[in-house]
Amino acid sequence: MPWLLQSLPPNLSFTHYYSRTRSRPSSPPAHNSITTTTTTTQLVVVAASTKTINEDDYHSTLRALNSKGRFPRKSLGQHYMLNSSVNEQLVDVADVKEGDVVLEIGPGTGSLTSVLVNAGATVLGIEKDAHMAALVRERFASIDQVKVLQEDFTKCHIRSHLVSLLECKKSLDGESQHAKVVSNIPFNISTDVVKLLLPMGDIFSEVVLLLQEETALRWVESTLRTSEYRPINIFINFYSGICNMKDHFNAFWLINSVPGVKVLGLLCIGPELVTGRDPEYNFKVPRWNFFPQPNVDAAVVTFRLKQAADYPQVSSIKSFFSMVNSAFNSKRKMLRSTLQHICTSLEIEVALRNVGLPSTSRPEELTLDDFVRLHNLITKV
Ligand SMILES: C[S@@+](CC[C@H](N)C(=O)[O-])C[C@H]1O[C@@H](n2cnc3c(N)ncnc32)[C@H](O)[C@@H]1O
Repeated sequence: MPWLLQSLPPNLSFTHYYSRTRSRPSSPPAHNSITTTTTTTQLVVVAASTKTINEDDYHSTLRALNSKGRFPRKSLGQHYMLNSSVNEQLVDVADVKEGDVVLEIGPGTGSLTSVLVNAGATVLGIEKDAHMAALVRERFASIDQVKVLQEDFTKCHIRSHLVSLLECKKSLDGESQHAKVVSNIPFNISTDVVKLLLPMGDIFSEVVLLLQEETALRWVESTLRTSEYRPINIFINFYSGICNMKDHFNAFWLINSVPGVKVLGLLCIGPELVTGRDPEYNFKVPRWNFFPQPNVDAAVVTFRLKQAADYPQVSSIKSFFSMVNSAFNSKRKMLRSTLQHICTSLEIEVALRNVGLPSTSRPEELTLDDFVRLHNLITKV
């Protein structure tokens, strides 16, 4: 039974849709052929030009799912990556090297896991779906570098899992290191994932995620006075975005000091403040790279995590974010009215003027830095 293939719409290289009936696909389709079925079909696939998707990637994904009698579950955001070159780019963006420890949320069939392992990483996979966890465990059974836990990432004790893995690596290699996160996550847990991971700069150096493109743009591009500017932007900028002090050697020159003797001169301009653009939008991943195809495109974003010493100086992080959330709860209202549970509106006006802002400011007019200064002034009152 049950793969029903239809001819490819001219503008699509790969697409699919779910039918309303309930049974499972048992064998993968051959590209560009038409198979019909007499039984009811859960999954209807419209396939497939090989212009953009490698046939092996496509078939191996379907084979893996069929081996467990699985069909993708929407509730788990199961849109599997069909394009191994996207997985390779993800791993490149994270600069995964021999000996790195990588957390992968939702390994699914293990296609990204395999690229991570080939790059020399030790991978901890956290997979919620018991069948997919079993599948990926079997796939990498002979490889010590891969450990898979069947857990819901949003509920698991990720810190303790990682700390013990990093300690174990340290006792073997004698070196302490930070782990990285490289994952194609279900779009519906993106905010939870970012909120959990970004404050863990003591464990992770960078987090590279495949996100819904719209979310990626909102988190990367949002600016003051736009409707996309939210507490999550303040949160992301609080915990990620690294400033490096680097010595920069900017010019060489040759001096003819003594006739016939050339001296190589070096002009040292540094140290210089180099600020990486964070979070960084790396590249777009069109929807047809996934199986089943989602209704939206995706994009890869990198977050470089700060160490606690580099966080903005606030007296209490908890009270800082509670203030930011209160400010945005009534986005259209002025701060002098929304923050009155902290101090009087007169005190808020004075604090805003001290920060260099009008006393009538609304939350979307404040940068992270402004919020930090405002917080420190009004919580001192
Ligand atoms: C978008 S798919 C990606 C699968 C695979 N990494 C790939 O690139 O093909 C998301 C994966 O996350 C798993 N998943 C969904 N919710 C999860 C959660 N809360 N915790 C851990 N894994 C989850 C799904 O079962 C699925 O395997």
